[in-house]
Amino acid sequence: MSGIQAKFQLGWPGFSLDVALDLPARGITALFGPSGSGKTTLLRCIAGLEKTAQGRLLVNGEIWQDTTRRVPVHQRPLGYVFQEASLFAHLTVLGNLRYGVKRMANENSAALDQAIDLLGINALLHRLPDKLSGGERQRVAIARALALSPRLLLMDEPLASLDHPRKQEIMPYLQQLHRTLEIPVLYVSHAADEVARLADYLVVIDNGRVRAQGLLAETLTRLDFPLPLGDDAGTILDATVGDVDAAWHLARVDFPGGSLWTPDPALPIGRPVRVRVLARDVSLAAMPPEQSSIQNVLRGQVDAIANDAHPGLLLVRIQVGPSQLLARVTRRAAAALHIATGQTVWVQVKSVALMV
Ligand SMILES: Nc1ncnc2c1ncn2[C@@H]1O[C@H](COP(=O)(O)OP(=O)(O)OP(=O)(O)O)[C@@H](O)[C@H]1O
Repeated sequence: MSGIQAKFQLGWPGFSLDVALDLPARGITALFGPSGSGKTTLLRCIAGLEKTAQGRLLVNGEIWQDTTRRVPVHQRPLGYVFQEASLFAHLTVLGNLRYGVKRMANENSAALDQAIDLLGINALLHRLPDKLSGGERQRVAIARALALSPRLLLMDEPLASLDHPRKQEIMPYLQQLHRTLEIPVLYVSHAADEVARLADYLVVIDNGRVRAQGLLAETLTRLDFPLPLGDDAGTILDATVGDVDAAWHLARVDFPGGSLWTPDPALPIGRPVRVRVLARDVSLAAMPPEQSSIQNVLRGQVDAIANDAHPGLLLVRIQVGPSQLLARVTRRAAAALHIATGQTVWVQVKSVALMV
């Protein structure tokens, strides 16, 4: 059986964890939830660090824990990246990377070289940790975890301690990991933007329980359990660059069911891109708009309607071909347009963000 099957129960005064997860064998699974919801505790259960956790854990068919046995922490082939990179201060970057690898039974220098390339840290190898920026330290910490050829990578808010420019600097490396890694990655985050950029699969945790889990786009547009995302409510579309209008510096991205124009990201035609469309940037019309500054207009069908957090607002899910978008509209506008399930609407998309 491939993927990760995890079932854990654990109880502390004031908090209990009771989860059952079935996660894909490859790609990034985001664990998303408010502070204190149990995300770190869940990672620690998976790593075998929570000795009182009862349950069962299978990683790509291998039993790491069940009622009769528990693989000790040091024998679990996993990498763990924390919020703050804890590097040995007296060792160079290379010394830090080699430290872990040397302790492995089958030292694998190919994995070490690959990790150095993947995180772009070749030029840093002979520096001491105190001569690295926060982003560079974190790249070294990720490379150190990957150098051990793990079969599972756990990342606990790896960007949380970095400022915005440092986050932007490290993001391309994480996206590169996303494209190339063959192993599952569990990535804890508070940040909707990081999740939208990196994740394939989403697990929403609240108060020690799994509230939702599934493919990212499907889970983001669930209205039976709208995610408490506020201004970040929206969806992602997997698209490709379809055309470029050089005169106007625009590019057309094509997704299943439609196309959207966006400022030209200077990417080749045919290149896959992930597009994020926020609900607050989507408005609805009952008729095709004649003149508007909004050039992205799609024909769709209202698929579901739900209350938003504010009593004056609604979230409307619209089916555009096989894809779905969310629109945040006022209750008054929805009443004026007689918005109802099944109705044909024109969806105006004010802006889209390309996650490249
Ligand atoms: N060893 C422990 N003993 C008792 N309670 C604990 C212990 N470790 C964590 N907790 C409590 O368990 C709950 C979940 O903590 P956890 O660190 O897993 O949350 P989290 O979702 O990772 O939070 P954050 O996003 O703030 O890091 C919290 O209420 C925390 O105070």
